[in-house]
Amino acid sequence: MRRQRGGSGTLDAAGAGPVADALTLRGVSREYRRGVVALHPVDLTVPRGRFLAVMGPSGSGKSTLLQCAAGLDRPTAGTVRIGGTELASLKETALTRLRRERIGFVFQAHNLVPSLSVAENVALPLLLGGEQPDGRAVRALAAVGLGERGEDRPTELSGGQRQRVAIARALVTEPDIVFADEPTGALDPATAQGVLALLRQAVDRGGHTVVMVTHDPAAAAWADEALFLARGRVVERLERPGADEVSRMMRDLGRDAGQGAAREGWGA
Ligand SMILES: Nc1ncnc2c1ncn2[C@@H]1O[C@H](COP(=O)(O)OP(=O)(O)OP(=O)(O)O)[C@@H](O)[C@H]1O
Repeated sequence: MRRQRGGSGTLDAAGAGPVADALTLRGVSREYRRGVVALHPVDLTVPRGRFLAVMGPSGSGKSTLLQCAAGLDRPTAGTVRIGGTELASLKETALTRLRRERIGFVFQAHNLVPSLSVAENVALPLLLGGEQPDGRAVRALAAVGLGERGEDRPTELSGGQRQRVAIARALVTEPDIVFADEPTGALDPATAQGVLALLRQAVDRGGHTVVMVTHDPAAAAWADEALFLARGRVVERLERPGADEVSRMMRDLGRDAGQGAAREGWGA
């Protein structure tokens, strides 16, 4: 069932009850070793139908946040909910299933299986869950403008086209949320724009929810909101971020991070 766009308190399509937000973090922290705190307690709600960019200097905790939010890593403290389901309550097999069925992933390296056709790659999350694609893979491919390329192998596609296939694969299960980690990091600016436009379209037309980690202010400008991390803390949030504003923010945070590292005796 396609749920209506909206945040907490939105009624589902049947009017039966409130629809849970796509993602909720409450007091989520991650300490890798005693004293090495990559993420201080974070509270974050991402309503359905939102495109959030996560930014920050290198080492600020972006990947840690994404890994905890996506159930790829267990936080040291706090709770993570995907579409209302608390991840800590799930055993490993149930968590694996939730990741496959209710989360879409897009990575910088698209991670397509070279021995499978493009259409088979897109259908993979359904097949692994024991479902028949029933035309869903074909429709997802058409939605990213590659309806004619289903029989090709990933190696026959350009980098941008492969990333489009990765987006189709991420969306094919109609997940609660898509996590994209530097999805345009390996692409030239023009190709990157096409991929970002697709993510934007998935949110605006498909009602999907996207959380994207990026270093690129131009990429963040496609999001509804940019969230900035520094030294494992959320330090700023910008609604409808502009690329210039984001660049300035990143410069300031980079400067602060450098000064902090010097104070604590890191670096050269
Ligand atoms: N497995 C780990 N064990 C110990 N420390 C880790 C581990 N992974 C990350 N860290 C540390 O946690 C902090 C945050 O790392 P993280 O990878 O989340 O940052 P990031 O913002 O994603 O960085 P980048 O932009 O360079 O990818 C860093 O200080 C890093 O060294």
